[in-house]
Amino acid sequence: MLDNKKIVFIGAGAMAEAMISGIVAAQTISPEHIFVTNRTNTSRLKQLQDQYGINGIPNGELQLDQVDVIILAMKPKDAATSLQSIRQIIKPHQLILSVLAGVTTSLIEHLVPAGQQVIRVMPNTSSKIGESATALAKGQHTTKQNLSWAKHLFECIGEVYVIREEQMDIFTGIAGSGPAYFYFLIEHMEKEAVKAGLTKGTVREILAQTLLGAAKMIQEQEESPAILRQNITSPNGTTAAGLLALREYCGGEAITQAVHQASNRSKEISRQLENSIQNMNIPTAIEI
Ligand SMILES: NC(=O)C1=CN([C@@H]2O[C@H](COP(=O)(O)OP(=O)(O)OC[C@H]3O[C@@H](n4cnc5c(N)ncnc54)[C@H](OP(=O)(O)O)[C@@H]3O)[C@@H](O)[C@H]2O)C=CC1
Ligand SMILES: O=C(O)[C@@H]1CCC=N1
Repeated sequence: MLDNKKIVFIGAGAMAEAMISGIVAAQTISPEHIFVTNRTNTSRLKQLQDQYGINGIPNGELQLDQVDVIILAMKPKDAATSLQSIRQIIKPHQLILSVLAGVTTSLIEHLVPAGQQVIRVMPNTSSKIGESATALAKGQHTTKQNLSWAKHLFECIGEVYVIREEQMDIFTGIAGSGPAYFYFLIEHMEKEAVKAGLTKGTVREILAQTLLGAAKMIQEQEESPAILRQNITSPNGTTAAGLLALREYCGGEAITQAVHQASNRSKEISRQLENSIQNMNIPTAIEI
């Protein structure tokens, strides 16, 4: 157990559920110590409470002073409003973890009481089955002890990488969004295989095993991805034909652009949030 700390998820969407599911399955925090709230959707809170044995608490009934760790899991556009509604009651000892794509620790530090400890986190939805690749970047006030605690928390939903804040955008581009690119690839491969007569269920199994095998090769073999690819490619064989089509249709460039654009969008989200905060005239941490 992680020191019996109590945690609350503010936001009860897909990402909060993926993390809750992984944390509960890993049994590192007892479900009674996990709270979740959202803006208005109380039936969603009941569903999470029934499914995972945690506490689904409507926004107005949440006693924030009961918890040690606040996990921000709303959309970035809702962050300012949400933080504005709780910042007067945040206690100095409470650790704030944010999974909001693109939102910097300095921006969050600006919206909460001065000196508050903030850690930016980028998990992915494979948290649900304990297989996330999660990055952590500490804010300016985060202690080593709290960074280590957060690392332990996220290790129960996969592998954790402590990186610098400025590396978060590219990490988001490859790992936060990354699963979606692989699903997109699978969707296209599945469509073609079904068209050729295999059943959808069998194709799903075949493609999952193919992806899993390739992932394990990357993990366990020393060769670079380029060499692993060349090992499959017989001269004038089937793979050579497939790869030629990928090149002809600019598959490599499409992937490069996907990562680049996702990473750029992460940077842009912070800029947009900064602008909207200026327009909302929210007083800064210094003025609280
Ligand atoms: N999905 C993913 O793969 C990943 C997502 N993230 C990040 O996770 C965050 C959540 O994403 P996701 O779960 O997909 O989003 P969802 O849209 O599924 O969920 C958003 C949740 O936030 C709640 N919410 C909105 N405003 C408030 C508020 N003021 N107070 C309390 N709760 C509020 C919503 O409540 P209600 O329904 O009642 O409006 C809803 O439960 C995003 O910031 C995203 O960048 C990070 C990594 C991966
Ligand atoms: O699409 C998004 O913005 C979030 C962040 C990473 C994955 N999903």
